[in-house]
Amino acid sequence: MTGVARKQELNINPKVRFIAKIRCSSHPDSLPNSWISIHSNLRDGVFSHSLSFSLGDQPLDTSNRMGACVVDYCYDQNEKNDLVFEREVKPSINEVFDGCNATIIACGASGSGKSYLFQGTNDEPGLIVLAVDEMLRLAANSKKSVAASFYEVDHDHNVKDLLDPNRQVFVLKDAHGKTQLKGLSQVLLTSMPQFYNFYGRATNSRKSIPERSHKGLIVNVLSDVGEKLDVVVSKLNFVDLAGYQDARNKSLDEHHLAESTRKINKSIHVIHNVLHSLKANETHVPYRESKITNMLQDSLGGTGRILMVTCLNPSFCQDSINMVRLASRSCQGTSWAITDSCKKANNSARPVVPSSHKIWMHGSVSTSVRKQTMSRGHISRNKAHCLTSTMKAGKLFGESSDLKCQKTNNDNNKTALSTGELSLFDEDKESGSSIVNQGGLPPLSAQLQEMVNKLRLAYPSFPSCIDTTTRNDGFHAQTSIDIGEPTTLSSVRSDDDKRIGKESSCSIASLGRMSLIIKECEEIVNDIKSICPSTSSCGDIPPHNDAPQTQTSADIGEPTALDSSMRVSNRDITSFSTWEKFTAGCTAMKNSLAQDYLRLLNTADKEVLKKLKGIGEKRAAYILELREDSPEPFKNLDDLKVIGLSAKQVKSWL
Ligand SMILES: Nc1ncnc2c1ncn2[C@@H]1O[C@H](COP(=O)(O)OP(=O)(O)OP(=O)(O)O)[C@@H](O)[C@H]1O
Repeated sequence: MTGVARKQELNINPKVRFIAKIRCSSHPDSLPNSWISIHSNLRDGVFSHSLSFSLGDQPLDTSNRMGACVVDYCYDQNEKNDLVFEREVKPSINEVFDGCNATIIACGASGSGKSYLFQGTNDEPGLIVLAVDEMLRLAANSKKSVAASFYEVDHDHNVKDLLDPNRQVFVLKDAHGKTQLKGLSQVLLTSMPQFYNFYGRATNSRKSIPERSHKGLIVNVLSDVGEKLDVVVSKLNFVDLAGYQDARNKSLDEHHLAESTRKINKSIHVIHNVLHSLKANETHVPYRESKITNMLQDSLGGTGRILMVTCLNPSFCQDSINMVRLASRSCQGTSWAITDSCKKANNSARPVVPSSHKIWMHGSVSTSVRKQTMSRGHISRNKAHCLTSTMKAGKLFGESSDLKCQKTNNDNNKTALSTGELSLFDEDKESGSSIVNQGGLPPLSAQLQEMVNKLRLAYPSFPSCIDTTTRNDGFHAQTSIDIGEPTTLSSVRSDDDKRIGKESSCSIASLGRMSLIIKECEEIVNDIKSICPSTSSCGDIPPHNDAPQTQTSADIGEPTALDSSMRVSNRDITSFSTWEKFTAGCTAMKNSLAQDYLRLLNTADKEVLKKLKGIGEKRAAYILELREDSPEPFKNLDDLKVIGLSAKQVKSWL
C-alpha cells in the first residue's frame, strides 16, 4: 500500500459504505500481515481499494466468479480504532444528532477482530466506546439525552435483552409500519463510567450464552430532557454480527452446530443483500428475510447511513476471503464481472462491468458521491488517551490472544448438471410420438411415451386431464397445485384457467417441467409396483374399481385424505378410487417438481440456473456464492427466501 494511495480522496457514499479492516496480530512478535495486499483504484473520481490474497509466494486466485475484491476503503493492521472512528463514524454521529439514523455493522470470520473493533481494550478503545463518549459530549451541549439498549439475536430468531436476559423481546410493527422492539430495556446514559458499568454488565451476561449470535447496541438520541424523555429522535446502531464460519468445516460435526452456522451465514448473506439493494436503489429491499434486518429496517431504510466493516484475519483464513467477496459483491453491485487486468495482483482499475450486468447494478455507484479529503496526520488522538485513562480506572475489558480462525476447506463442492440430464429438455431431440406436443412442446422419447401410456392404464383420469387441454396447460394445471396444501379439483381448474393464454410459447422452463413430470410418472409406476409386488408392469395393474367409489362432489370437496395417499402403502391399490389415484399422482408430481427445482438450485451451473424462471444473472451468481458456504443451501422451499423468492411464487411456476 503506497503512501500516495493513503492520501487519496475518500469517497463517502451518502447511504451505504463498505470498508474492510485487517486485524492487527494479537502476538506482537509475529510477522506483519503478508497475505492481503491492498491496491488503490481511482476511476471516474471514485476511489476504492481492491484486495488480493496470497498464500506464501502463491497468489490466491479468487477470480472464479469474483476477481478482485473491491471495497470503498481498507484499513490495514497498523491503523487503530480511533482512526477508523474519526474517519468513518464520527461524521455520522453529528447526523444522528440532526435526526438521521446510522448503523455500523461489523462482520467477518470468527476471530477477525469484530469485538475488538467495537469494544476495544483498555488501551485502545473501540468504536462503541468512542461513539458513546462523543454522543454524551454532544448531548451535554444540546437539550438532548442519550439512552442505550443492548440485545442479542440467536439463530437469527430469538431476540434477548442483554441487560435483563429474562425479558422477552418481540419485534413488532406499529400502526405506521415502524419497528418496535417490545420489551427491550433502555438505560439513560449519564457518564462514561456509568456506561462502562452498563456495557460491562451486558457483555458479561452475553458470555454466559455459549452459542454464536449477533449482538447489537442501540444508542438512542432522545428529545429534550424534562419534556418527553421517551421520544426517540434518532439512533445509532452498532451490530456485531456472529463470526462467519464455513458450514462445511469438519469441526462442526454436530448437527445443531452446523444448523446454527447455516442460519447465521444465511442472515449474513441477507444483510449483504439488503445493503446491496439499498446501495443500488432497488425498489425491493429484502428486510424481512432475516430477523436482524427486520429489526433494523427503520434504521437501514430512509435516510439512514450505513457502514459495513468487514474484519479480516491477519493470517490466511478462507472464511475471511468469503466475507470480503460478499462485501465486494454488495459494494460493487457485481461480483463476477472482472476483467483480466483486475485479476493481476497489481491491478489499479476498478472492474469493468459488461453491459449485460448494468441493469441491476445501476445505482450501485452513487452519482452523488461525497468526497472527503482526509490525511492520515490530522487525527486527534487526545480523545483516545483521555478515554484510555478513564477505562483503565474501570478495567472494563479483558483481553485474550487466541487466534481463532483456522484454515478451512477451500474446495467448492460444485456439481454441474450434466448435459445428459439436460437432454430431456433438448428441443432438438426428436423421438417417438407425443401426446402433448400440440403447444410446441418437443416430442417425448418413445420410452417416456410408453411410460405415460402405462400410466393411462393405471390412472384413467390422468391422461384424460392431459387430453382435455389443448396444450401443455394440462400439465401445468396438475403441477401448479400448492405443495403441502389440500388438493381440490376446483383449485386445479382455477390454476388451469389462470394459466391458459398466459404462456403461449414453449419455454425451457416448461420443457423442464415436462421432463420432471415424466420422471415423476416413472416414480409413480415404481410406487405402484412396490405396492403391488406381483405386478410386472403398470399395464398389468388391475383397473381401478369405479363402481363403489364413483367420484362425487363430496369426493372433490374432501380431498384431504388423499394427501396421505402417498403414505398408504399398506392399503391395496385396487381400493383406490380414480380420484385418489389421480390426486396421489398429482401430489407426488408437485413434490417432485419442488425437489427438482431445489436440486437444480443446489447443483446446476450458472447458465442452467439462468434458465430457471425467476433466476437472472444476479440471482444465479448469488446462488453460486451461497453454495460456497454450504454445499446444499436450498433444502426446502422456505430457503428460497434468501434469494428473494417466495415459496408461493416458485410453486406457482412449477
Ligand atoms: N487490533 C488488534 N490488536 C491486537 N489484538 C487483536 C486486535 N484485534 C483482535 N485482536 C485479538 O484477536 C482475537 C480475536 O478478536 P475478536 O474477539 O475481536 O474477534 P471476533 O471477530 O469478535 O471473534 P468472534 O466472531 O469469534 O466473536 C482476540 O484475542 C483479540 O484480542
